[in-house]
Amino acid sequence: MKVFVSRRIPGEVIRFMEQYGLEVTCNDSDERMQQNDLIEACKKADILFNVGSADLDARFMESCQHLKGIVLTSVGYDHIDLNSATYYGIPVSNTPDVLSKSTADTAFLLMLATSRKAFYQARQIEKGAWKNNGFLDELGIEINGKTLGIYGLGRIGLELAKMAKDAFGMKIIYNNRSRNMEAEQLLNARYVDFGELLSQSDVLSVHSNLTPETQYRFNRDSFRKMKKTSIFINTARGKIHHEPDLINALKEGEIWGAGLDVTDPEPMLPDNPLLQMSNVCVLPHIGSATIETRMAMANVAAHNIIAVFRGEKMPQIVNKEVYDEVRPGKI
Ligand SMILES: NC(=O)c1ccc[n+]([C@@H]2O[C@H](COP(=O)([O-])OP(=O)(O)OC[C@H]3O[C@@H](n4cnc5c(N)ncnc54)[C@H](O)[C@@H]3O)[C@@H](O)[C@H]2O)c1
Repeated sequence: MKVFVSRRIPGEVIRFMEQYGLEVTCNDSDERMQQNDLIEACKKADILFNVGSADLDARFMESCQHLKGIVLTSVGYDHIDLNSATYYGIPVSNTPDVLSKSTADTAFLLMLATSRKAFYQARQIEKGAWKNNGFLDELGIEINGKTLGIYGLGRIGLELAKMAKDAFGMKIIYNNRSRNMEAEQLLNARYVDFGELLSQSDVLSVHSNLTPETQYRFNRDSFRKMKKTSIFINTARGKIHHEPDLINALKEGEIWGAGLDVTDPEPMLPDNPLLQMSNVCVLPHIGSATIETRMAMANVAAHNIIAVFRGEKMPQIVNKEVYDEVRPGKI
């Protein structure tokens, strides 16, 4: 069985798959592949190891309907046309859990960095403008003991809540599709409706999936309902906030600052006004980019590939219906 890997991965992960008799071909570049090139490369493959998780739409699924599996190296799958994959009988897997801690760390890093204007201060030093501020100019704010609001308290949100409570004694409020009893019992987290999440959070961190319901959930209206002293953090997906509205909210002082690991579009354009603001910290979608986590993600993906090779169900399947006897579109 032939596996095509869309971006460079560690040699040991390739060797691990080869041990099972899989024939692995790897794109040599570290750049994300364009869809046409990916379709071409997949013509000779049975399984796509979609590293860096390029967007895969209905056209891709139709062109590559011979694939026996697509393994993603991300937990989010909003960029994959799952209905089409299911229609053509292609199982798709993701990499949940193993990246929760490192992504929560990234949210925490952005929370602290934004609250102290750390990226801006570092940029000033690089420009030769070393200045430690007096009583008025470019001061930060403290997050100790303040209220952290979490939108989407799933795996990553819970990790962040634990850290914020342990390290900074933050009070946790959250809004989620359902109550998270673990967080309520462990952390005294309080479930609130969306309006209260906006009005009560000192730091509001987004950890929901991107869905039609969550797209642009944070927009002009929501930013207006937030505290003027609040910090908005998004490490989930750039389209969950409306970026022009976020820029306005920061310019108008409707919120105090923002920390983003995800933007809309990605990559962020270099002339984006957010990059000039002292109260904004932006990272290039590196939530899970640690040696340990990337290795763990590659291993999870490799195990899903081996499951396909053995004719077993993928352990981290996201379109379970693909294994149903009668699946959507194939009645
Ligand atoms: N920045 C990065 O590199 C990076 C890394 C990993 C994950 N992510 C993103 O983080 C997201 C969360 O990952 P996770 O593993 O915690 O997922 P998860 O499924 O465990 O948690 C998502 C939570 O969002 C909630 N949710 C969904 N729709 C909602 C809505 N309309 N209102 C309120 N809550 C809603 C769900 O109930 C769930 O509890 C992923 O979907 C992915 O997009 C980003």
